Amino acid sequence: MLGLDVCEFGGQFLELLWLTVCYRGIMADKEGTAPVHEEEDETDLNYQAPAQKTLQEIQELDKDDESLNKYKQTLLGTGPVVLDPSIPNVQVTRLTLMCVQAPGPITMDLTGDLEALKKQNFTMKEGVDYRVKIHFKVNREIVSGLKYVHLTYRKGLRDQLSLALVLDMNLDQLSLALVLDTNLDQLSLALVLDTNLDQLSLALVLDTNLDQLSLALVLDTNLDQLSLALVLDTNLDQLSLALVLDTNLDQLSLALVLDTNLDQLSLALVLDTNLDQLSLALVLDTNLDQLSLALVLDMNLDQLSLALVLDTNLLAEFSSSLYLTPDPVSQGFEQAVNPSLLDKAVYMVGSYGPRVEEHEFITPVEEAPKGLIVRGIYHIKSYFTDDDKTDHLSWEWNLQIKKDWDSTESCISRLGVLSLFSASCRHGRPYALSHVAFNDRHLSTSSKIKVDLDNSNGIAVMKFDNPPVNSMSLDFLTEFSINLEKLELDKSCRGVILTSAQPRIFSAGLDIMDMYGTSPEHCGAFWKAVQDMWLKLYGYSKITIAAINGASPAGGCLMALCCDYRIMADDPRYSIGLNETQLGIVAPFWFKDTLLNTVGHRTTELSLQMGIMYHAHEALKIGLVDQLVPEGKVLSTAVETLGTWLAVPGHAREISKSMMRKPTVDKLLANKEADIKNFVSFITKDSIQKSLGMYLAALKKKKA
Ligand SMILES: CC/C=C\C/C=C\C/C=C\CC/C=C/CC(=O)SCCNC(=O)CCNC(=O)[C@H](O)C(C)(C)COP(=O)(O)OP(=O)(O)OC[C@H]1O[C@@H](n2cnc3c(N)ncnc32)[C@H](O)[C@@H]1OP(=O)(O)O
Repeated sequence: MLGLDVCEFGGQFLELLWLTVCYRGIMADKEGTAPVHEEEDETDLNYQAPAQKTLQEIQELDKDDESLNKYKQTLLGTGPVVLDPSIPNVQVTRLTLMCVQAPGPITMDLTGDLEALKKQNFTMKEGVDYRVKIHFKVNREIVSGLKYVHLTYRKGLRDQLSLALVLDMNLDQLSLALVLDTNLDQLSLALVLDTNLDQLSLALVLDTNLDQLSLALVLDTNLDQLSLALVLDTNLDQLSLALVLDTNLDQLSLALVLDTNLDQLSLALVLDTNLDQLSLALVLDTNLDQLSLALVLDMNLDQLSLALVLDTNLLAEFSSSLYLTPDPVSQGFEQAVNPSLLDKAVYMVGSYGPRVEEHEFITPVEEAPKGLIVRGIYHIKSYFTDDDKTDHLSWEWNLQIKKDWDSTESCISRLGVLSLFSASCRHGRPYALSHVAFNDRHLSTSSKIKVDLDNSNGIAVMKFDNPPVNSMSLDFLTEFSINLEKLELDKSCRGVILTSAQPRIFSAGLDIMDMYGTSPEHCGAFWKAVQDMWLKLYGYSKITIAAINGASPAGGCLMALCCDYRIMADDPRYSIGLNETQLGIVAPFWFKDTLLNTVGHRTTELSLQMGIMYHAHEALKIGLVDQLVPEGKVLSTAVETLGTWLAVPGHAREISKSMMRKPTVDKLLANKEADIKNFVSFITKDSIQKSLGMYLAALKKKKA
């Protein structure tokens, strides 16, 4: 692709590696506020950064080497894209929590009011896998050693709540000791009651942590002797216990009710003895957001009454000073000031050059914490920094771990939308996607596309089901891109097969009705959805195979061309090709590039000018498809083929794919807006609308 032989390429690759090492030393932008201080966990190896070079200096290196220059362009961009020095070199624009199971996108806009973010809670279901994606722009100079740092605090958490109450009375002796100790990991309650009005003793020990609940109750009375001991141990998936004890040797009553499930622990203890009257009632209720304890004691041997009510909101914001300080990054802050720092994560983002489009960085998969105790609000401080500790952006936000997601609607409206799909939302189109359940085998029942992921082999089959001809409308394209994105994030999915649920038609291409007689705004939104579909599919990291089981004109052909491998039904009725000129329209440059990259220059020239639709055998001959099989075997062959592709080491295949396709993808990325404008002005022209109208009429006439 680069016109290099293997040795030459190897040599240049080494050279680039060397350059990359040099770039690490390149001075990062000095703008921004106070430098971010982080505790340096790494051992200082006395590393001396190489002499710093500017972007221009690097671009000057070996500038006569055309191949190297092309490669440098891909790596570093073409040069400064924003000259205005008042605009920061690095601009962090948004953070997305990517989670396959989420009912909607979870995105925070970092270009707006960061103060408002501090008050917002982003909800995540406990136990789900997620990744963090950060979009950022580099405007002028290469920035090296970018890092994303993520400090997580338990919001408003008290490390410990302890209460000890000891009561001692010697009007014929009553002693009570109550010890309550709770922190996030543990709740312990010990209650000892002792009265020697002819002897009554009660000991209650309750101990619960995430995995285990233990309860021991010992009751002893020797008013003609009654003893009770109860020990209970459960692993917290639901426990209920009720104990009622009644002895009428001068009357003793005891009722104990204990109820606990994952969300709630309730304990009620009522004790009643009328040997000159003793009453005790203890109510304990904790659901981890809240701990309530009420103890009422009543004695009338010369009268003693005690009532204790304790109510504490374990997760409330006690005081902002507990976790917010004027200088959150000052030395030792995490340990000294904030005892509830739970986690510090540092992600190496890398070195980036300026370019028009945003860069994106995605963290490895993490698992959200799970369980009764960990549910609640976490306060997160995020820093986007670099080797020089320049503070490109720091912001704070809250993540609320809940037993379940918030409803889809609130999730989407509260948190904003994922950029990829923003066009359809901006234009007021709701997602056509129903809730996607990624569990087990069955994946989604969205209205126009059926997705079936087989967890045994990691192969997902996406079946287009948009009758009559699987035309790609705005809704279809949006749904397609969402499904594709979800599968890309789903680590159990290893490859995707595209095929049709409609007989004889793979896809009739773009929906002409979205381009004919619609407003310029609609055309713009539609074209953006076409671009996003192409960008996602052509640049897809996982393996894609088109199982072409029917006719595949224009956009249908484009979709198949985006895949890594094409298997077509061996049937003379089916044809495939970019036939745009037959409609009086022109395939844009990225359609052209996709075909060109597959079948070569001359065939593309013929194909595009003439708008040729190739029958299956011709398509195989020119390399437009890779294999023909009987129609009944198209899908099974695709599954088999995907299996052989999966045998190739994934990272090597992925890098190779990216190496082949990235320049083509980058070309559209750099011209997205202009391409939309161009399309809108072209498609809304009277002459083009007339051509489309005639084409539609011809389709209907053919049918008649
Ligand atoms: C200077 C300029 C430089 C650059 C330009 C800038 C930008 C680029 C500008 C424009 C580029 C736009 C790119 C467009 C790409 C496309 O994909 S355009 C769509 C092309 N598609 C076709 O040509 C396919 C047409 N359809 C067929 O050939 C047949 O329908 C097909 C073989 C698929 C199936 O045949 P059959 O089973 O016999 O079904 P019918 O023909 O009877 O069709 C059933 C109904 O479906 C309607 N229909 C068919 N295709 C489409 C479609 N693509 N969109 C909307 N509707 C479609 C058809 O009219 C029938 O409707 P009816 O039942 O009669 O109401």
